[in-house]
Amino acid sequence: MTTAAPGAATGGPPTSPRPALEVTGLDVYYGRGRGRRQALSGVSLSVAPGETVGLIGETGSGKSTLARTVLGLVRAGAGSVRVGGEDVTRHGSRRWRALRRRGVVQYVFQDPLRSLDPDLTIEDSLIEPLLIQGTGRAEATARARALLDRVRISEALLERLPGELSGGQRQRIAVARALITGPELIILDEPVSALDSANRVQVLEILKELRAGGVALLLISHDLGSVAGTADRIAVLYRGELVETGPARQVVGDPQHPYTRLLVGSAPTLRGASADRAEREALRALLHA
Ligand SMILES: Nc1ncnc2c1ncn2[C@@H]1O[C@H](COP(=O)(O)OP(=O)(O)OP(=O)(O)O)[C@@H](O)[C@H]1O
Repeated sequence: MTTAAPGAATGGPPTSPRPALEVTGLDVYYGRGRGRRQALSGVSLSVAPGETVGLIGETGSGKSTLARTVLGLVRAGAGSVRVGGEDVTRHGSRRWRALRRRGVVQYVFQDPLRSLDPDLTIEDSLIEPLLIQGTGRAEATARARALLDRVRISEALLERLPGELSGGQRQRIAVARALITGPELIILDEPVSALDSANRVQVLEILKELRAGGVALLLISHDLGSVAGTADRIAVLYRGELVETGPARQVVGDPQHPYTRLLVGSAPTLRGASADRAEREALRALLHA
């Protein structure tokens, strides 16, 4: 079993060049026999330490399937998944439990109430992953408090329940909870789509700052406009296949695939790049041909 990259657990700079996530030639199927449907086909994607990759695609394109396969919740039909250098493709539930307990990979949901137990105070929610690892309560509490600045949360909120916070505060706590084990990789599934624009900007700013700590982020969204300014690279998923991957600026400024061109043209926040209506219709016709 490969150990975590030096520095990753402490939030210090990464010293290892190997990817935090490396997906190679991934095929995923749902169902059996005649009902078998392919959800992902030949997907290859890597995320380096300290890098943010935006995974963009419309509903049903396979974004959650990719996330769930990386997290060991869905089996790969072919290809491989390496998390923190460890090949997890054929891990059974026992090895996944051990990996989850080590906190190498964390997941943040669109709805922060799903990441937080409604009956636990914010402090107890934050320290829970550390207590599970066997860290003492005093040290876990100190580590939780040390994280609060990074997610712009005041200590005064620690005694509250999740239901007593705003949606934006809850999502920042969910990010802090994901960070507390010093993960190499955090997968965030539509982390800002349920937030108003002020909270959206704040959460995206916090995610940008995490890069400096060396954590790798896979930022899943249906909305290219909301992640284009945060991601270093963009990967575009269309009908289960990655049709375009590149530096965010290049994908937004010079999209190659018709679907990416449609996404860029339809994003109101990517003004300047916005295609006119006739062009969008022509691209849609091309995609459905
Ligand atoms: N448990 C399942 N059983 C069968 N088919 C599934 C299952 N989960 C997803 N699918 C199918 O796999 C394809 C990809 O779904 P997936 O949920 O990964 O898409 P998505 O891009 O995350 O969509 P959304 O943005 O709506 O969450 C879809 O056709 C979906 O219907």
